[in-house]
Amino acid sequence: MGGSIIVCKDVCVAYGRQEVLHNVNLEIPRGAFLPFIGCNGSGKTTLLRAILGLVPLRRGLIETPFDRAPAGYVPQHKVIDPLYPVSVRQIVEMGLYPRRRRFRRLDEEQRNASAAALEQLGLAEHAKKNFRELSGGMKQKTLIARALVSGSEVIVMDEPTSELDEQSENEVLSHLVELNAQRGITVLMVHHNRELVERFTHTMCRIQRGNAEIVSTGKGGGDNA
Ligand SMILES: Nc1ncnc2c1ncn2[C@@H]1O[C@H](COP(=O)(O)OP(=O)(O)OP(=O)(O)O)[C@@H](O)[C@H]1O
Repeated sequence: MGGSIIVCKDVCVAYGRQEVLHNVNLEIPRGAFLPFIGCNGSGKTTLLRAILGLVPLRRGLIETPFDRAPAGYVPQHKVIDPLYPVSVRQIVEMGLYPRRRRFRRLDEEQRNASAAALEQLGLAEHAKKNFRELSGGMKQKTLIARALVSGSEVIVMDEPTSELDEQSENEVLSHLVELNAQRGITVLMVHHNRELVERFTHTMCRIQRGNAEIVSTGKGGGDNA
């Protein structure tokens, strides 16, 4: 795939008779920091889920590296509301599953990675708490920490900061930009606040009228896609 890590070719996705994405052709460069922007209902989440292989394509093809290593996925936190008590630390450690031998205890490196992610997101003191007892913002941070420990080369997030206060949102976005710049991790995320993301990058994936294209706004912080 050359310099591209994900390639969409003539992708069409529909729910029943409603065609949400028509003939999307997209090449996402390796190492991109790429917010998905567009109005409500334009198909941002659908495209993200299609890239993850979570919704079937009516036509077309999406090439990804996820058969070798799954993406670190941060869903909208409402998607996860465990019936059984699961601690914040246990949720974060789930991110290690792809690298962990079944039923084996975590090794020291894995325990350190989990502790570092909890620390980075300011969750260390809440590690033993029950996930379902957390506030919305803390749940989001827990799911971001889970994606960080996964060691994936692509992190995919659906509105990862929608319930964070302004300071936490800036911190989390800065952290993701840093991760992208230092480790070359490709970051894809649906985000509603275009003005805010423009402070971090000037390259975005715009979704409108069923099509998607990578656009440059010509301003902002990053220069990585
Ligand atoms: N599981 C589903 N079944 C049927 N229709 C769906 C489903 N998921 C999404 N849709 C429809 O597909 C369209 C695109 O939805 P999608 O959630 O991808 O948009 P979005 O751009 O992420 O929206 P928002 O900004 O409001 O989160 C909408 O009209 C929505 O109603």
